[in-house]
Amino acid sequence: MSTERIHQALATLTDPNANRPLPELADIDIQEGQPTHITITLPYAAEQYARGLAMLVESHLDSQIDGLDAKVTVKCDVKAVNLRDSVPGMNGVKNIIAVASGKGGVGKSTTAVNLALALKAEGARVGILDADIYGPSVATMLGVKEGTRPKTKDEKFFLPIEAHGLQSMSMAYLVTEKTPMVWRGPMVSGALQQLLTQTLWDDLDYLVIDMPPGTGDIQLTLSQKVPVSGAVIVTTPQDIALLDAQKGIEMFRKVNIPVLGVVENMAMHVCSNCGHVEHIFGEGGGARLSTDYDVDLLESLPLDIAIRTQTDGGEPTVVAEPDGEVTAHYLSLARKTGAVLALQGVDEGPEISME
Ligand SMILES: Nc1ncnc2c1ncn2[C@@H]1O[C@H](COP(=O)(O)OP(=O)(O)OP(=O)(O)O)[C@@H](O)[C@H]1O
Repeated sequence: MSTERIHQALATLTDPNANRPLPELADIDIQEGQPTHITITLPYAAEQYARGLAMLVESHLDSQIDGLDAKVTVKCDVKAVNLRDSVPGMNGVKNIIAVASGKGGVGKSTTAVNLALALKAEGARVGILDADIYGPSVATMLGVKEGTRPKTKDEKFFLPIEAHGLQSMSMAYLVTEKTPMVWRGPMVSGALQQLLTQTLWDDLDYLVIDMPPGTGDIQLTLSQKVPVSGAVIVTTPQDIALLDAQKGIEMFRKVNIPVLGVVENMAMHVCSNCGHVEHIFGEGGGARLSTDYDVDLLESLPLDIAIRTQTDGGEPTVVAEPDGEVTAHYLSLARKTGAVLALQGVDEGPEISME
């Protein structure tokens, strides 16, 4: 059986996470024999999906090529995208994903925390940095006890605090409730940059940054100074939030950071009594935004009371209900985010300005 024939057959398969032909992003190794061993290496975290993909590829090849006995293995090996060696202090981090929103209160932190946990559930090593300095909520969402302080090394570095298997760092770990947060923009971005680079991140595939809400100077400076690989914009489907999300997309584009896509949060409410679906904040807004701005609509998440109670209670949905329907949405978001990021390609990366 010629490997060329196998490559041809594989070329007609689409990777649903990247929405591209599988061979465009996966590394494919064919070892001829009886059976023929095919190893597909995906450049993003998708462990939970890998077994299903292996079966799908086997049956696809069965139907395409008579007499081929193929054994397919799917592996994941997260590639570093756009991380410049010249940017100091980011040893131990392959990719930085900024989770941002134009408007406050749309569920940015909730999405960032569950996205980070979903990336971990897909087999990645993941960290989360709470950059939402005015309203840091990641520590609470991860169930980190108030008053927990990070250990330091050589009086220079912080060791991230482990929570639900994530490496986490937050300004909330360093200040007390009495510390006033009346900071000006330059102080905020300076403090954050320090927090980011002086944390000893341990061999991360992804570092998720929960950005401060808005698209002002703080966000712009942060985006320029932190070697972000890609941004995910969270919005609700209502007009005003969408307008702010557009500003967010434009801001990232201005500083040449790829916008990986949009997450529509609280897209629909399913009544827990009767199952009736209501689009409380309007319908189809995220899809329109994604078409108008040519970005992926990565996921639509429901408005679900369980998301609020679980996440605000320190046990985010992905951990509380790993096999639940809502978690399936977050896992899909994680895979798509990783896949779209992997597609960015090292050569098309953002220009990082360190002025
Ligand atoms: N899909 C959802 N369903 C139900 N509740 C949600 C959902 N997403 C977020 N929430 C709740 O909405 C509130 C605001 O969410 P969150 O803190 O994540 O927003 P944010 O955009 O990060 O806010 P801020 O701009 O203040 O940082 C929280 O109580 C959270 O639990």
